[in-house]
Amino acid sequence: MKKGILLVNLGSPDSPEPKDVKRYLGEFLMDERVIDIPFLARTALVKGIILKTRPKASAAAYKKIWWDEGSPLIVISERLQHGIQQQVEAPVALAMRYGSMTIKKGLQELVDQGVEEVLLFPLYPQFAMATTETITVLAEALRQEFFPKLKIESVPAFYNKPDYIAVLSDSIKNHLADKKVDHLLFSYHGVPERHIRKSDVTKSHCKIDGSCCATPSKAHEFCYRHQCLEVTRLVAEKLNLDEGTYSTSFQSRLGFDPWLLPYTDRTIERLGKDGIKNMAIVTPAFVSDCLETLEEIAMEGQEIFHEMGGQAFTTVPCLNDDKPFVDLLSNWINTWLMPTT
Ligand SMILES: C=CC1=C(C)c2cc3[nH]c(cc4nc(cc5[nH]c(cc1n2)c(C)c5CCC(=O)O)C(CCC(=O)O)=C4C)c(C)c3C=C
Ligand SMILES: [Fe+2]
Ligand SMILES: [Fe+2]
Repeated sequence: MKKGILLVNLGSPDSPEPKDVKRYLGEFLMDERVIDIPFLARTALVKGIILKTRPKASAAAYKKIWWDEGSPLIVISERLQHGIQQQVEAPVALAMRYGSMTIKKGLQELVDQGVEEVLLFPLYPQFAMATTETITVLAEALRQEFFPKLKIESVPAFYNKPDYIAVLSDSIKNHLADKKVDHLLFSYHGVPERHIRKSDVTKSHCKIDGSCCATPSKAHEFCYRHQCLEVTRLVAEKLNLDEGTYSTSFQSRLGFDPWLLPYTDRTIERLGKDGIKNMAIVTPAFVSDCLETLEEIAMEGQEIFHEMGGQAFTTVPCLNDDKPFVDLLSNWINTWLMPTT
């Protein structure tokens, strides 16, 4: 069987203009795994409230970070795709869960090259309904409707793979080598607490308290909070970080539901107030720099820190198309292409 690879990232609007941002946000937020309330309520919330105001504000934020070549997230994902393609003999395609570079087009591109078996690679280290799950569910629905002969295998969340932790830790170490850092904050994209409970396969483990995520459970295979806390723990262990010099927080909340705590903006504020002068921040829920890292963290986060009396605010870039990350993903893909018997 001829094999091919489909890398899938989140997506971006076609341009930072409000009309394109509105179309993109409409598709994104109408996903039942992103805003997980009944269809009519979701439609009323998204179309009746959010899309009336947010596109203008989001477009202004996108304009601040947009590159000449396009959306950073898409340009970086394309560079990653090309880097991997140089190390892998099978065709490597790229798609986005939302926006114009659809998963359907990506699968079609591979099928047109004679591919019969696809490795679907969601570019997310941690599992979430709004990330890995929405990609795999949509790909399967498309397979059934348009590509019934295609075989699709998905790459699960890779948050605790030792080689991933090594690449992430090295990247942090290298970026902070000549910096004085009093506190390193690991900031992950937030999700509503309800998402964690819904993904709990045991239906009883996740209490979202101080201890559930540290107590071994089958639930952790699909627990975003556990997987984020594990990344922090494993990197801290690898880098020999002292207790109290690092912490975890969750960014980008939307709406009034309780989201995972602590929030990143409040944490940055508190660190400044507590007298931390030099902080660094790393964002391991994203493999590619994007609006949430380049604007919300590098611009807004820095401003909050300075307002609270902080001095040096260093952002560690995402792994992007760094050679060690390209090598890592290429190795995993090559292992899939040539399984040892
Ligand atoms: C209910 C809302 C949202 C959930 C749940 C959510 C989960 C989630 N998102 C990412 C990764 C990214 N999100 C990005 C932007 C973004 N996210 C939301 C909302 C939810 N995300 C919105 C409304 C936006 C748009 C921007 C805005 O208006 O503020 C991005 C950046 C995209 C880009 O073009 O650069 C990424 C990446 C993860 C990993 C995640 C769950 C774990
Ligand atoms: Fe998001
Ligand atoms: Fe948990």
